[in-house]
Amino acid sequence: MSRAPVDVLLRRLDPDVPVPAYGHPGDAGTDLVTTEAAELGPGERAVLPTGIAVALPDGYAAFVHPRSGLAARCGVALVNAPGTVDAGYRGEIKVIVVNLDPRESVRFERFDRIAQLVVQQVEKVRFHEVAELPGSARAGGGFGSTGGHAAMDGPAGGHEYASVASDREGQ
Ligand SMILES: O=c1ccn([C@H]2C[C@H](O)[C@@H](COP(=O)(O)OP(=O)(O)OP(=O)(O)O)O2)c(=O)[nH]1
Ligand SMILES: [Mg+2]
Repeated sequence: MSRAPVDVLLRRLDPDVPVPAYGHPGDAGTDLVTTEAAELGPGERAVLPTGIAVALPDGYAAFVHPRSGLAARCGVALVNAPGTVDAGYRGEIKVIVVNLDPRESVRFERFDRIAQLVVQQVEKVRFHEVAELPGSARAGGGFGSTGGHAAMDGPAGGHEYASVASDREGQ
């Protein structure tokens, strides 16, 4: 059984901007549009306005995620993915897009969908400083400790480019 939706107050800063809505039942994110047209050359970035502001309930945050279609088709990413919208933030939600395509420009028209907003519950923590942390199976292992990429193993790996080969070999 699905839980009841969480009520979020929303202000439209542009009278014509659509209220974000889920595309399908079960979707995690609601699409965000840009209210300004923009053209980004290869490697260029821009902070685009979405025309909406929200008041999230305490204990929640919203995360600005990329759209996979834009990423796959045009090489558009979010510089700070995922962007974090704090519960206390009342300003306009903005999206920091970057065109990662090395050759092609990308153009956004007003009301093009540029990102998606995922609202989640977030925990508040209290930090307790200690001299030693409890042990664990992973301990300090990370950054490829379970089977690194050839490029991370240095010249002895035989490649000067990033490769996923050594991960594949482990399968
Ligand atoms: O993609 C994003 C990320 C952030 N924000 C807004 C909401 C968020 O609550 C506020 C601050 O974001 P963040 O804490 O990531 O930025 P900061 O550089 O640490 O700014 P600040 O010093 O204001 O916290 O900016 C957006 O509109 N879009
Ligand atoms: Mg901050």
